[in-house]
Amino acid sequence: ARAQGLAEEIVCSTRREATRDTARSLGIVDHAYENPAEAAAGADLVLLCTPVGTYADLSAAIAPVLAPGAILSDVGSVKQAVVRDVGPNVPDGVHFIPGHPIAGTEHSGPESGFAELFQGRWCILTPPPAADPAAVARLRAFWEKVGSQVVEMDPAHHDKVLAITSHLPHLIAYTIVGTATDLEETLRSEVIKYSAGGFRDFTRIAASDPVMWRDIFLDNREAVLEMLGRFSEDLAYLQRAIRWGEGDKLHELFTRTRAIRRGIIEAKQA
Ligand SMILES: NC(=O)c1ccc[n+]([C@@H]2O[C@H](COP(=O)([O-])OP(=O)(O)OC[C@H]3O[C@@H](n4cnc5c(N)ncnc54)[C@H](O)[C@@H]3O)[C@@H](O)[C@H]2O)c1
Ligand SMILES: O=C(O)C(=O)C[C@]1(C(=O)O)C=C[C@@H](O)C=C1
Repeated sequence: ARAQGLAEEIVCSTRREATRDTARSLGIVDHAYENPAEAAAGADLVLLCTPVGTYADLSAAIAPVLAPGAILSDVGSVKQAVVRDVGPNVPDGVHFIPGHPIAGTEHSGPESGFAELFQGRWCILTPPPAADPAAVARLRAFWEKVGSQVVEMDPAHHDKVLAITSHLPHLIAYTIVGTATDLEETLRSEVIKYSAGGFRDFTRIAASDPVMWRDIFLDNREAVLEMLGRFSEDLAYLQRAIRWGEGDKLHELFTRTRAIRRGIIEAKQA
C-alpha cells in the first residue's frame, strides 16, 4: 500500500515496542500504537492482521472508534469464524467485508513483509449478502492495486477450498516433521543430515507460526476434519496397494497427480 501510494497515512498497532520500532524504521507505517483503538480511530480502512483467534477481542476493542463509512476487513486464513467473531461487534454504518490474500510465507513480523508479496496472487473477499457494493468495489480496488486478482466467495465455500489447498498441507507438514524428529537418535540425525528435496520443503512449511496455525485449525475444524477423513481413506488405499504389490494402482495415481501439477503450472503461465 505504501509502495503504490494508496493511503495518505498508514498506521498500525502491535503489542511490543520492539515490533513498533521495526515497523517505523522500515518506513511501513507513519505511526505505530500499542492500543489498537488509537490506531483504528478515524481510519477509512482497518485491516485485522493478527491470528484469527484474537479477532473477537480485537474487534470489540476497536468497535467504539470506527468511523461511519469505514471499511473493516481482515487477512485471516479462515472466514466463517471471522464472520462469527467479528460480525456482532461491527457498529452500524461500518462496512464489514472479510478478506483473505492467498499469499504469505513461513516468516513472521513486519520485517518479513515485502511490497511484491501480493503480486499475481489471489485475494478472496467474502462480503455479506447485504454489503454495500460501492464499499466492496473500493476494497477490491485496494487489493488489485497491490497486484492481486480478486474473487468473491461465500465464507463456507472459502473454508472448504482452503482446508484442502492450504490447511491440510500444513497439517501434513507439521506431522511429517514431527514424526521424523520423534525417531530414535541415530535415524533422526540422518534425517537432518540428508534432508534435501522433499523433506526440506516440508520443514519450511512446518516452520510457520504456531499460534497462527493453531487458531486456523481450531477455527476451521469441520472443513479440515472432512478433508482429513478423505485424505486418510486415500492414504489407506495407497498403504494397501504397497502392501499387496499393486504397482498399477500406484502408477495410475502418480500419473494423474503429475498431470494436475503440470495443469497448475500451465494455468499460472497463461
Ligand atoms: N503467513 C501466511 O502465509 C498468511 C497468508 C494469508 C493470511 N494469513 C493470516 O494473516 C494473519 C497474520 O498472519 P501473518 O503471517 O501476517 O503473521 P505475523 O506473525 O507476521 O503477524 C501477526 C502479528 O499479530 C501479533 N499478535 C499475535 N497475537 C496478538 C494479540 N493477541 N493481540 C495483538 N497482536 C497479536 C503478532 O505479534 C504479530 O505481530 C493471520 O490471521 C493469518 O491466518 C497469513
Ligand atoms: O507459502 C507459504 O508459506 C504459505 O503457506 C502461504 C499460505 C498457503 O498455504 O498457501 C498460508 C496460509 C494462507 O492463509 C495463505 C497462504
